[in-house]
Amino acid sequence: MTQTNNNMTVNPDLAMERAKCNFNVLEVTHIFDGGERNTLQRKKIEDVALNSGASKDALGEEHMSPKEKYENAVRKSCIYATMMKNELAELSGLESFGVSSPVIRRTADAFFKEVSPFLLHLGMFVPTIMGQCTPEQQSYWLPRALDMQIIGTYAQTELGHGTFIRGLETTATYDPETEEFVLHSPTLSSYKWWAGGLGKTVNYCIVVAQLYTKGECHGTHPFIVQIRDEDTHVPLPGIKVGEIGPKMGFNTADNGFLGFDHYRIPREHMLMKNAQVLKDGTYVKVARHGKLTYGTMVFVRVVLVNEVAFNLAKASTIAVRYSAIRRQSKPKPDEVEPQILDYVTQQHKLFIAIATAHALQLCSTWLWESFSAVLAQMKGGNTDTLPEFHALSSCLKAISTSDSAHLIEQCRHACGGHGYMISSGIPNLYNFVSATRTYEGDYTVLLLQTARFLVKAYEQAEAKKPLTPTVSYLAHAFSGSRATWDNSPDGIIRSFQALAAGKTAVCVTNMRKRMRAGLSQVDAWEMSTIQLVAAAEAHCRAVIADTYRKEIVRLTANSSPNVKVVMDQLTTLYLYYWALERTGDLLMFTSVSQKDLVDLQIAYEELLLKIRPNAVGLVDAFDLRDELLHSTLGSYDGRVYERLMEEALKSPMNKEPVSDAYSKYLRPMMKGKL
Ligand SMILES: CCCCCCCCCCCCCCCCCCCCCCCCC/C=C/C(=O)SCCNC(=O)CCNC(=O)[C@H](O)C(C)(C)COP(=O)(O)OP(=O)(O)OC[C@H]1O[C@@H](n2cnc3c(N)ncnc32)[C@H](O)[C@@H]1OP(=O)(O)O
Ligand SMILES: Cc1cc2nc3c(=O)[nH]c(=O)nc-3n(C[C@H](O)[C@H](O)[C@H](O)COP(=O)(O)OP(=O)(O)OC[C@H]3O[C@@H](n4cnc5c(N)ncnc54)[C@H](O)[C@@H]3O)c2cc1C
Repeated sequence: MTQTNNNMTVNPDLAMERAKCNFNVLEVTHIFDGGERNTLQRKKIEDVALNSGASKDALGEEHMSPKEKYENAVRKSCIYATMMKNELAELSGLESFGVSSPVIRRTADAFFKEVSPFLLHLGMFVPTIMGQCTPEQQSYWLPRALDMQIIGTYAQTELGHGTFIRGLETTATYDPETEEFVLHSPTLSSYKWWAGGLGKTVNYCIVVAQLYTKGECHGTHPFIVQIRDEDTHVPLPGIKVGEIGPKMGFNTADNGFLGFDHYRIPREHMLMKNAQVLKDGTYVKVARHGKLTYGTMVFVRVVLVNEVAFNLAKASTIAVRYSAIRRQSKPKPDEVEPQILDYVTQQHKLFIAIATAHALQLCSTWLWESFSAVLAQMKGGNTDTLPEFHALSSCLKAISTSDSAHLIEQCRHACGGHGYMISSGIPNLYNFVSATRTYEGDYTVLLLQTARFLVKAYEQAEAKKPLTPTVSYLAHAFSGSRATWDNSPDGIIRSFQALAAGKTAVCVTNMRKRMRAGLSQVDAWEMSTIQLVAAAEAHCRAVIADTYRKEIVRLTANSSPNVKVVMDQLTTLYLYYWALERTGDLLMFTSVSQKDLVDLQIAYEELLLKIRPNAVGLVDAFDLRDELLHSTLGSYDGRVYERLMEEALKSPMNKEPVSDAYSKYLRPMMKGKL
């Protein structure tokens, strides 16, 4: 039996869930969006971009050939780009359309089940022009890029090197005679590989290459390089470019390869904000910090924390709504089959996904604000806060992408067999988010960057020197006693900090021991990297827990009582969950007892039951329109079985009653005539 709700036929179980939700859903939407104003602005943008139906496909992307999929993605990117130029820019309150607006980015997801071939243009090409050009260069390139007269990408990774940027092999050798750089790919491994949009879409790209002038190598620098004719789009002489082939996801992003055969570009096409080559070939370093050319990567790492929070919110919306309508098994013979959401194990799978989406969303806003502060200081010539920010953005990128990918997969498990359907929406979310763990700095590699900073901070704490804010807890690492366990939110956060401090101390002690035993500093570091990664992970979990808790307390200060309660339950769930995931570490580094942990497990289970009645309300509060979810299982009305059947019937396989394969292969084989 179905019910109608706002002229929509809604599954009765979902209608019942909504009726029993005891908090104001809109208030939580405002918290997630960062305020009522943002919610209103987001809704306006979504209405303009989505109400016309331009985002919809007649045939699902999944039934198209790779070429059709790509062309369809370009078609819709052009529609969306035009909307951005004409209507959305004004609505998003930005002088230049769209760049860095998460709402514009999110709304684009209604157009693409995978991603837009323009993603790298706005995500990295434009930000690199903004961050790495001199003002004169910017005034030339930025208007053309923002107006999409040129489309670009970011080509740094090569076949042979992605992580180790200093090992890139593409060369840019300055020729003072002609005042040009000669770009060259000396080996197969030096071919650029992976850049999104490079395969077929872009006509320009940022190329990162080893700069040679006056016979000396000055390391990697960014250049802006035209690769295709602006009119015909034909690759220019000296350029070898193409698409790299099918991938787990990102199949509408035409990731490409690129090689140069002594290809010449004007001297002015070196991006010269941080370093310059003068006409006569003299190299001049401008920046105060050697790693400012890595700035676009830092920007994207910050953006990705928000990106994965959003995708996790989508997966949890799908899985929670589906779990409310799905009934399975009969634990009590006299009763109807329960909704699977009533199983505590199901709640254990799903509520942490909701809580993590909140934790990462709030951390992403906080990280963005910290980034803005660091940029403002750097404008004034002060780069002192950059090392701490690099350590912070590295670990938050690593942990947020990894946790989100894991929890999205857990949401798929929670949906049983139907979660494996492409039409559920979860496989595409997983394929997209699992790549974020690798690109823009691999998980392990980035955590080791944070570990470098932690070890240095630990040594400063040991020497009683001042510490920067995110590692100030290390000052307590030398008290000589284990941290006192207490199961209040603040107590658990202090325990997480004690774990991070304890793990860092173990690393430092082991490295010193290994060096005393004769290992070099590099080898002692290498031998300790498993533990260094664990220390950086623990540090990051302490930062997320602390930030999530503080932000929720701040943001709910004026909320209605029930919103305060449910937000507090979610934060506490997050803390209990991670304490229970790390019981071994807590036993090592805090005074927690076996009984404390047994009690904590019971408190956690009771919390799941308290959250249960509000679960659908919590995912409704993410306020994700059906167009953004692309899901048969997660749409607002809960008409799951009807939608699964409708989608199945769209399959081209169902077009004819008997497949050609019958007469070609099956029949001959079955009649013994093959
Ligand atoms: C209008 C059109 C509309 C179209 C419609 C559709 C639109 C759809 C899109 C709409 C968009 C809307 C706009 C929104 C825009 C937002 C976009 C959001 C999504 C973005 C997604 C983009 C997709 C991206 C795809 C992937 C791209 C890539 O992967 S690019 C390549 C990235 N590569 C890497 O990350 C490489 C990783 N490696 C490294 O970073 C480094 O090599 C290393 C850090 C690991 C080591 O470096 P190195 O060897 O040089 O250094 P050392 O280890 O020796 O360290 C020395 C010291 O330096 C310190 N250090 C290192 N790095 C940094 C740093 N970055 N900053 C500061 N300091 C640094 C290091 O800590 C050492 O310090 P100490 O010596 O210890 O003090
Ligand atoms: C979908 C997608 C889109 C991409 N888009 C772009 C793009 O637009 N532009 C671009 O330039 N690049 C792009 N990339 C490339 C991406 O940035 C790299 O793949 C990424 O930085 C990882 O580098 P790698 O592939 O060299 O991995 P590797 O460094 O070879 O990593 C392989 C393994 O070795 C380990 N490892 C490597 N170094 C160390 C170390 N020092 N210590 C311990 N372990 C180590 C890693 O942890 C990993 O497990 C994209 C990649 C993907 C998957």
